[in-house]
Amino acid sequence: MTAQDTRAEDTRGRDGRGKDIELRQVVQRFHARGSATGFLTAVHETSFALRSEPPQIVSLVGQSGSGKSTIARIILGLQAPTSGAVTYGGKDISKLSRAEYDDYRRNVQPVFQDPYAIFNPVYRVDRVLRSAIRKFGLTRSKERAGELMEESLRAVKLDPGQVLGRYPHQLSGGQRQRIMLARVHMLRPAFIIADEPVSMLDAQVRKLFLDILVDFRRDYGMSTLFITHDLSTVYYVGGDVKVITKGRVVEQGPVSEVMHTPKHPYTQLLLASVPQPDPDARWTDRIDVDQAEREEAGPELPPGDEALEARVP
Ligand SMILES: Nc1ncnc2c1ncn2[C@@H]1O[C@H](COP(=O)(O)OP(=O)(O)OP(=O)(O)O)[C@@H](O)[C@H]1O
Repeated sequence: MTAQDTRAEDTRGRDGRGKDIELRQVVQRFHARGSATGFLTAVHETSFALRSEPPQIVSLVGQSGSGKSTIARIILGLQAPTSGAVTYGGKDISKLSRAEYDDYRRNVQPVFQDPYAIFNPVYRVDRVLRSAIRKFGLTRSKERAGELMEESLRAVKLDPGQVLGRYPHQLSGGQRQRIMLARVHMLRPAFIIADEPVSMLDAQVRKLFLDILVDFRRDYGMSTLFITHDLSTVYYVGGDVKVITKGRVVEQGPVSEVMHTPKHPYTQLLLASVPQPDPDARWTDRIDVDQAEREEAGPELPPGDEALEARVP
């Protein structure tokens, strides 16, 4: 191992700490045919911070179409907001220097819902790990790269002998998703942006995955933005939660508080829609978001909401 390799490895888990991600008045509009205004506001003037110290898990929960993935894409720099900004260490991410942007890319790692889309089906899964080592300059030693890969696979409870050398279709969804976590483990970013990471996994693998996220926070100080529509997983990971509907965060706070004493009618309806194990208890059929919001805010909706209005049941 060269001195340079040692430096690259040594800075893992340290270089992004102390810098926060902040959304400042972020707005995202999309063109929408059929709406009165011609556009749809997917995210309304949203501001919140993700802190790296102390590391935290923040859940963003809301039903389909509420704007969660749009926020994830904006944080990851995959999409520029219509107005407002995302800052990292106080600087607008669209104005970072090359070196600062590299630091951001390294310290803000995504995990998406469908890992299959990330893997190239014609390459062995090893490539996802090897390319991260190369891209972020963890080591130039082939031997050390092998060690890093094995170490990280074990950290996410995968047997290197069983997964290395295989093609994506030869692994289960849970194994593929954990390979993405192994990649995160290798890079030790300050932040994980996890967009519906467990919604395609069965209950047992889901628990395993969530336990790993919690361990990453405790053992390596990684903060996670955990995006989900499923309140039971929010409850499981703990930390803080932000409830989002129609592109607005309507309630936020510690998970236990929001779950036990939900204040916003939308949060109350989300909670009421969690399936009950009691066969005699009825599961709320539909979430009437509009009714909930009328109770909270009166009939007026800000301009630009018509299209969203139209598509929420
Ligand atoms: N590129 C786009 N062009 C037009 N409309 C878009 C685009 N991306 C998202 N939208 C719309 O913005 C709104 C928010 O979408 P988004 O994907 O952020 O929601 P979500 O909460 O992540 O939902 P899901 O959980 O189903 O992915 C939706 O009405 C969606 O149709």
